This record gives sequence, structure tokens and C-alpha cells, in this order.
Amino acid sequence: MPRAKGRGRRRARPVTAQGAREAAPVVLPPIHVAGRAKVVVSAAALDGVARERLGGAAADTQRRISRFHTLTKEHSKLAAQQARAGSAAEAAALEPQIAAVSREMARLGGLDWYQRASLLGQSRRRGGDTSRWLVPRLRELRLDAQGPLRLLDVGALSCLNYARERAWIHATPIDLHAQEPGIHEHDFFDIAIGAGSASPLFRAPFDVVCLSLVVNFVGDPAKRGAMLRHAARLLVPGGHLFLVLPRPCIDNSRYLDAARLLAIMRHLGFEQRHAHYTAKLAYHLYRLDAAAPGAPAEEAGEPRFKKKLLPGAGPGMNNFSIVA
Ligand SMILES: C[S@@+](CC[C@H](N)C(=O)[O-])C[C@H]1O[C@@H](n2cnc3c(N)ncnc32)[C@H](O)[C@@H]1O
Repeated sequence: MPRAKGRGRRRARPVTAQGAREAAPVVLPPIHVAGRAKVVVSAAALDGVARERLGGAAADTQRRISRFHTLTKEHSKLAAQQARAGSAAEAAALEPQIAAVSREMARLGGLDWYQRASLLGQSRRRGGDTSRWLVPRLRELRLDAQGPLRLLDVGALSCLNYARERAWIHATPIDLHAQEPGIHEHDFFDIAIGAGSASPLFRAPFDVVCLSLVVNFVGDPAKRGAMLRHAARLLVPGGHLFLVLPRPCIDNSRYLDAARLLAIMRHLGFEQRHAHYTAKLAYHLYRLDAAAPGAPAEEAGEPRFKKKLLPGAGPGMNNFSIVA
């Protein structure tokens, strides 16, 4: 990982009970529900929620990260149900469940803890961040010779992931909840490219968009599809999308496998250039069809790829899916 060497090196902060107590206020992610509506859990509403003591063992951290993912999905589902509710009373009836899920997320330490734990997971000892795989692929494609590449790193936990390549990669790291001053606190879904963009960061399209362990962070399958579609909107024609998912999302899901992911990506205008699976992660590099720039417009009516059981789906598998 580029940030691991040299003067700019920063150590991942260990996740400790002390660290968790200091991580105030509790900040939970805005959760996207149907359309462009967002539900933001108010930190004030969660004041006083006692944090669990955080163990230092990797297995314990992994268990908590996985629980945090489950809670994010539950929250998203409940929030979507609430948005669809036929009456105010029906919507209000869901409040206690939403509050219970929010409290458990807060007890785990909220998004702040989750990001620190994920950063720890990126540490050199555990294999480094996923840019270490991407950079050599971009070099193989000779993109290092084409002038500075504009790269959007979505869900960046460190602003130094691409620092070693700064001569040819100009990275823009963003996150919903920035952990470092060099990361721009910005919602990916709010980015609109063009001269009229509110931020100078987004006036021109990107050559590379990185969605590394971000799509699986989004709870709603339709929102995951929307994220991939939005990536296409932000890319130059022929630009590249780097997508990393936990491996079980692809090889142990009732609803998604490598063939279906490929079909979804083709539908969105991407051609796969590389796929690489490690024991834990599935790395993909796609190229946006240069002849048909921009993602297909949001389709009215039924999505082309619905949540559909795959042949061979069975017990013991997970329910990860992408609707597009
Ligand atoms: C697992 S973590 C980061 C993973 C990191 N990129 C890596 O490869 O290890 C997922 C991150 O995605 C961020 N995220 C999720 N949805 C986002 C959005 N709509 N805009 C910006 N960041 C988002 C979350 O805040 C969280 O920090």
C-alpha cells in the first residue's frame, strides 16, 4: 500500500475501548432509501448510549464489522418500509425498531468505530489496502503514460492510498464521514459532474472510480445498482471502474454470482478487463464502453436485474444481491 512507506506513513490507530469512548459524537451513516431520500440517524438521539467494550482480537473485530453490516442492512430495510408506509401511524409504528437498530449500531461505536476497524483491516500486516492491486493493473494498461489520471476514491479511509503514485494519479478521496483532513466529506450520490458543480473537485469527469468495499456497505440492493450506474455517469468514456466486494457476496450468495455480476455490469455499459479473487476479496476492473458514454438512463418500471434466486441457491448461503 503506497501510504505504508516513507515520511508520509501513518499508523492505523488501534481500536481500543478507550478509543471508542473518545469517539464522540456518535455518527451514523446517512442511509439511502427509495429515490433520493436519506435517513440520517441523529447523533443527539443516541447521546448516552453506552459503547460496548471493544476487544482487540482480529476475530472479535471481524465479528463486530459483520454485525455492523447486518445492522446497516436492517436499518436500510426498515427505513425503506417507513418511506413506503401508507399512513403516518404506520410509519410511526416502525420507529421503535429503527431506534433499536440505531442504538445497537451506536453501542458498537457507530460509523466512526466501523471506519477505524476497517482501516485496521487495511493495515500492512493484514495485506494492505486494495489500491495495491489496482495500481499495477493501471500500469499494465499503460494508463501511467497518459498524463495524470483523475481518480475518485469513494469510501476512502486514508487520503494516502495513492500518494506514492501522485506523479500520475491525482486522487480525490471522499467519504460520508471523513476520518482525515485530506478526505473530502461528501456523499457519492450527490456528485454531479460539470461546470456548474458546487465543488471544483467535480467539474470534470474521472478516469477511474474506485468502489472498494463500498457497494456491500450499502444496505439496499437497488441502491447498490444505483451506485454502479452513478459511477458510469462520473466517468469519462472509456474510463475504468474498480469494484471490490467481499468474496462471499459473489461465491456464496443466493442471488449473485460472477456470471450475474458480469451481466449486470454489461447492462450498465461496462466491459470486464480483470477479475481476481483472493481468499477474502473479489477484485474487478471494468472499462466503460467508449462508444456509449454515460450509464443507461434510470429505467422506468421494473429493473432488468431483479432480486432472483439463482439455480443452486440453498441453505447456508447469504442474501447479498444487486438490483439494476
Ligand atoms: C468498508 S468502508 C471503506 C473501505 C475502503 N474503501 C477499503 O477498501 O477498505 C466503506 C466506506 O464507504 C463509505 N460510504 C458508503 N456509502 C458512501 C457514499 N454514498 N458516499 C461516500 N462514502 C460512502 C462509508 O462511509 C465507509 O467509510
